[in-house]
Amino acid sequence: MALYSRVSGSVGMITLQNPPVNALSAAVRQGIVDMMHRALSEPEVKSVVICGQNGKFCGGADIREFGAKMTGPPLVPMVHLIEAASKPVVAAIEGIALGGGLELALSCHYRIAHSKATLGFPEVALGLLPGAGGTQRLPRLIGVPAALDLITTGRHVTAAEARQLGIVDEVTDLNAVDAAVKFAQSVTGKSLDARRISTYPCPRPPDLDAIFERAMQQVRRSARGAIAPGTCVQAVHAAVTLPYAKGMERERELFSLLFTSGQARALQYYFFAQRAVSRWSTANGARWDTSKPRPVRKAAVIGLGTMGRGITVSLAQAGFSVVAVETQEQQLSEAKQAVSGMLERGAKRRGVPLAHDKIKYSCSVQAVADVDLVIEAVFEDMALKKTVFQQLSAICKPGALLCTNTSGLDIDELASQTQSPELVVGMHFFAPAHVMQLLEVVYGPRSSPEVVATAMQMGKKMGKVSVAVGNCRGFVGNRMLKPYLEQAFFLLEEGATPEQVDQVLEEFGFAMGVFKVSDLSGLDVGWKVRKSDGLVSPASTGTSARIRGGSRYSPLGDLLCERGRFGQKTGRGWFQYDKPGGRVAKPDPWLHGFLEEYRAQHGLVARRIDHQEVLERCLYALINEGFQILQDGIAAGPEDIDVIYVLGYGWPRHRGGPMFYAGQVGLDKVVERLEHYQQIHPDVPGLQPCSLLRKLAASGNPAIHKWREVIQKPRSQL
Ligand SMILES: CC(C)(COP(=O)(O)OP(=O)(O)OC[C@H]1O[C@@H](n2cnc3c(N)ncnc32)[C@H](O)[C@@H]1OP(=O)(O)O)[C@@H](O)C(=O)NCCC(=O)NCCSC(=O)/C=C/CCCCCCCCCCCCC(=O)O
Repeated sequence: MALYSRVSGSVGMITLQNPPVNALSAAVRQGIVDMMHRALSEPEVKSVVICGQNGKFCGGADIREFGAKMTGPPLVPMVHLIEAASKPVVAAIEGIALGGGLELALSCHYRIAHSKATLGFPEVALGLLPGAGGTQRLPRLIGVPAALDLITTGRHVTAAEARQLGIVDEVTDLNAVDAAVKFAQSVTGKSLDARRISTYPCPRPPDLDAIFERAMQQVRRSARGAIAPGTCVQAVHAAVTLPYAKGMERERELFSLLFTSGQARALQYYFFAQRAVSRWSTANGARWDTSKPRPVRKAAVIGLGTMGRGITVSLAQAGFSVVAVETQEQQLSEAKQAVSGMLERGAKRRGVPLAHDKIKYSCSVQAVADVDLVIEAVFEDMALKKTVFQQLSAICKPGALLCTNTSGLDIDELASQTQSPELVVGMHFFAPAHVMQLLEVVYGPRSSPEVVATAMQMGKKMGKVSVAVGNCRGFVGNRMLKPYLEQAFFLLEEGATPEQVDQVLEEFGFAMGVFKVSDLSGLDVGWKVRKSDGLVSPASTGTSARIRGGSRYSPLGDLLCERGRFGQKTGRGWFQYDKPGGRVAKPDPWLHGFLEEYRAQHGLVARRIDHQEVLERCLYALINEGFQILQDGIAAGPEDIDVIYVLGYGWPRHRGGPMFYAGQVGLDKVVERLEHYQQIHPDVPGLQPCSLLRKLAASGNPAIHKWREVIQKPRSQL
């Protein structure tokens, strides 16, 4: 709702009240309309200030209302009422003015912002455009290029930048509401003719066509199939080519197109999913709201390879004191240099002070004796990690958390090496650890709830999105990667090429297809794991070469590794590169010949494989594993899996995540297609729909927010 009060006798004050961000719900919109009428009708009131409660102007339209039938006064007439007012209306912008909140401010005649406020049009990230006049007013106010930048990227600007751009009239370090009241008094009685942005002509720079052409190219390059950015460009184009009223009609038409799209639904689902994962729960009943994190001031990182360096930087930038340990002098000094460089670049980019003095380097693991939390980041080798955990258990002070950055090894086995297994938890960072936003917090059966809470909170302090997951091989992300990769290998055996598979996945929206990713991360990584699992057979011919444990196995990756083709680092992998370390993947005729030879050797006849089969086999096998993970209680809900896949594995955000995508395709359809492929390839693993997927499909494709009810039922009946 909105509160009305009178300040200093002549200023009517409208205060938006809808915690936590004063979103423009139906009640708030109704309140604004009613209070505007009241302020305009009271003769003593000479000017109006609009502000938000609790230091937040407005976070925009209430996204929670988007799924339901719209009630209350619409936004567009509301902003027109404000702009058309006969008394000056001043927006007092504290905290945030985002989306519809900024549109509300632009309909006011003046805008006063606090210096710490941020402003922006983030609608594009929700699959929308600023649909309450934002695309028509902003270019009129700040020009086409700047408006295109803000609207198509959704980036937030500081109050200082907003002032520079001309979005706000004044910036204050003092109380912005008081400043707005004073300002409102000072403009009482002045003509408002020049203050109504909708009446401004839209600037037409001479190179207008080139500007729009460039903007379109830019969004096509970065949007990877997302429709909102290009539609935003079209809406701004209407501001230049049409009179305001017609431009508004066009904005409405384009907004409706986006609003009803699957992409908008996916992006809005993802917005809430990313927040839902902080309300974590574990399979044994620990929960975010009943588990108190422990205080952590000093942390340590053991092992300063690529991951350890990134983790050290993340910790230091978040303000933790860090002890960084690498046992070899030479490697320690190299790591120190690399970490310093990363900190310097980070400080420059983010305009924050350097955090060098937060880090102490040491060659001795004894240096971690007084820390509150250790993150082990040594090589992915169970024997080595076990030794480290035995040492840590003996050295660390009582109560210190012992965390591992393993990407898939058994947390419980590591915990069993220590005297306090309840203090052990996985903190699986993604490379580069100081850049990637995702953190999988892996709890074992013995991890204490407080330890999980502490690791989750540490992630948040480092600016990560932390997702709590159970302990199993590969946890959530890497476990789902396995069937996805396997299907891609089988498709090559059956007649596809790496470039064909990658093209299909990239058209779907992945930044890189599965084979390019494999080349980037190194084929030897998976080879090492398969070797330690006893899957890599020395004899690579005969029928046994393609069978493991009674199931179909593709040794293609192993064969490439045997030939020294480890991907980008060796200049050859599934693709060829101009040099070792090269980045540009080119199809490799050698590989095509090799695949032909391989098929001939194993009596396989290449067939034409279409786009649909590539997509369905790769994605549905991955999705099926996601359902198995839910069934096993490794992830608490589909949101956890979706956030992991979007933030850690490049799943296109506008498709919501693999579980959301499955729901959009239709779970019955996913089951039907998996069964279809399973019938054709009965010995290929990963194609048999798991029982939870079947059950949900059979219960009539419930909406994704209802899945938890079905998932939890079997457990409550135990
Ligand atoms: C920066 C933030 C605001 C705050 O960040 P932070 O402090 O970190 O806190 P969070 O954890 O993110 O958030 C705290 C809780 O607040 C919830 N929240 C945040 N913003 C909103 C919101 N806008 N609505 C609802 N709830 C919100 C959040 O979920 C958290 O709660 P919980 O933990 O999930 O419980 C940050 O939150 C942020 O960035 N928020 C998003 C801001 C944003 O994107 N704003 C833009 C919203 S879209 C908009 O404004 C659109 C305007 C145009 C509307 C035009 C209407 C035209 C009507 C025409 C209708 C046509 C229909 C067509 C159909 C047809 O034709 O048929």
